[in-house]
Amino acid sequence: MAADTTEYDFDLFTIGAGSGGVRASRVAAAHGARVAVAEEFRVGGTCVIRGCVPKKMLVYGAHFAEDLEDCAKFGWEIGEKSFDWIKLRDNVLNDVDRLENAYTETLENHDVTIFRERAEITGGHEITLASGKVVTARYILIATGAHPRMPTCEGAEHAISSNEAFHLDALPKRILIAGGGYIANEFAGIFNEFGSKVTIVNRSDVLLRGYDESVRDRLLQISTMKGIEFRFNTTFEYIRECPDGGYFVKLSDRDEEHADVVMFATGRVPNVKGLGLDKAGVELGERGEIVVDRFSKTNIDHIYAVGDVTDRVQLTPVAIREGQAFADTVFGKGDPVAVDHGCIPSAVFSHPPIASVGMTEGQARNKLGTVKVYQADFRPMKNVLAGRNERSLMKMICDGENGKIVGIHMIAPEAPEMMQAAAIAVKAGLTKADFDATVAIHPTMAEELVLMR
Ligand SMILES: Cc1cc2nc3c(=O)[nH]c(=O)nc-3n(C[C@H](O)[C@H](O)[C@H](O)COP(=O)(O)OP(=O)(O)OC[C@H]3O[C@@H](n4cnc5c(N)ncnc54)[C@H](O)[C@@H]3O)c2cc1C
Ligand SMILES: NC(=O)c1ccc[n+]([C@@H]2O[C@H](COP(=O)([O-])OP(=O)(O)OC[C@H]3O[C@@H](n4cnc5c(N)ncnc54)[C@H](O)[C@@H]3O)[C@@H](O)[C@H]2O)c1
Repeated sequence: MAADTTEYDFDLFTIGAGSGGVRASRVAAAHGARVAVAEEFRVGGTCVIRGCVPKKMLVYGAHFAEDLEDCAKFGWEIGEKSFDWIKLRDNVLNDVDRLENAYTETLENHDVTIFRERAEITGGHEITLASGKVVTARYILIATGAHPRMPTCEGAEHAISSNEAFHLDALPKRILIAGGGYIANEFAGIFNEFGSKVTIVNRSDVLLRGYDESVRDRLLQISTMKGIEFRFNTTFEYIRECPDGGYFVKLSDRDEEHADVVMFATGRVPNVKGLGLDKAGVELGERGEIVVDRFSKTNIDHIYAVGDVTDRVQLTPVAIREGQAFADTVFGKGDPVAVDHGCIPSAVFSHPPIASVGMTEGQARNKLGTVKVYQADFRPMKNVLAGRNERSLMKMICDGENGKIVGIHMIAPEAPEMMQAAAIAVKAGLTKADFDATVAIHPTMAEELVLMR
């Protein structure tokens, strides 16, 4: 193919300054490319502005409820305690502002031009900004992320999504959360710890599809014990405004009830609308995602896509890796880099959290000839002294043929912190014998990993 000798305004135009777009833009610029990025909302994207980061801060805030309850058994006398949602909310939002500035500075320090407006592809190499400005670029990267799926029912417009949950003016006394995935379980834990009456409403009876069944069952059991209510196999018929505040909600199998807030957490849909993809001829998949190859290239040679908009694995570290690999491949001096989407560890920041890597027991049994499962089901020392009747569970799934660990699953305090290290071993293909050969650090919860029988 003849080299493109056309003069463009930029070597790379990135649409979306979220996890994937920021990394790709910064690294491409560091490789010497002239880069511009358009962001229609706030620099940092979902993770920083209204996802992982503020969510984790709320999780920390929520967990104090249990620590304050447990501390008496450890000899601490605390006077009257109260929780101020507005104080936490505003502290979190202030930190988000700080992070947005830090991300902006990083881009500026790499001479990336930032357009704080919406962008649309209007020609082969042409991008039109909301202000009407038209620019051209040799390569275009679509990193527009995803938005919450809002189910349709009468009054669905009264429901909030996770976007609004960070900005509530008051803590709901009663909140109904639709969905059984990451966001539903994380926010159920957060609001429950703050004292809201939380009900999870799910259209099936499966929570956290894709996670190991025993770990999911344990979360359901502990969540129920903590006071979270579950309504399975049901859907919303209507949400109607109540004249005295809040909403009357009717579920398909229940009488009308009252809630202050209804939140939908029913998945996230790739942001592809109004991007000019049809005109550009970019192929979409069945779920509306941009179809890409292993180098994140679309069916159009100079248009790439990374992150949630490609709906491969909707996690920040994955979007970041895809952005990095794209920039190294297209603008770096080395060989093309493809992201390995196998064996990605993940966590659900519920109370307690879940963390997982590799195959579940069910998946391993379907895929492998023989499977060996090791398990530790224990009450963490801190819970014993606190009188908290909450057990942790760790499972190790091994290939029966050679002892290779194919999956680890946990529900335990600090499970995500332990899993990050354990995942390295699983990714590296270590065996149960390698874990057995490692001396425990005592007393920890993580020692269970090398002591499992
Ligand atoms: C509540 C919540 C909690 C989460 N928690 C975690 C977690 O704990 N761990 C984890 O790994 N992942 C978590 N995620 C998922 C994570 O946030 C995403 O996977 C990640 O942000 C995807 O990055 P991205 O670059 O693909 O898109 P995004 O970060 O969403 O960035 C896309 C950007 O593009 C902008 N944009 C869209 N269209 C245009 C346009 N036409 N012009 C200009 N700009 C545009 C958007 O405004 C946005 O800023 C969470 C998500 C949510 C919603
Ligand atoms: N800790 C983390 O890493 C983390 C946290 C939050 C979000 N995320 C990412 O964001 C994505 C979105 O989170 P999520 O919780 O919205 O999605 P999810 O895919 O985890 O769960 C969606 C839930 O909604 C249900 N559902 C789907 N369509 C529905 C409909 N029309 N009506 C009723 N229920 C419906 C599903 O059965 C499922 O239980 C996740 O897939 C994840 O990749 C990650």
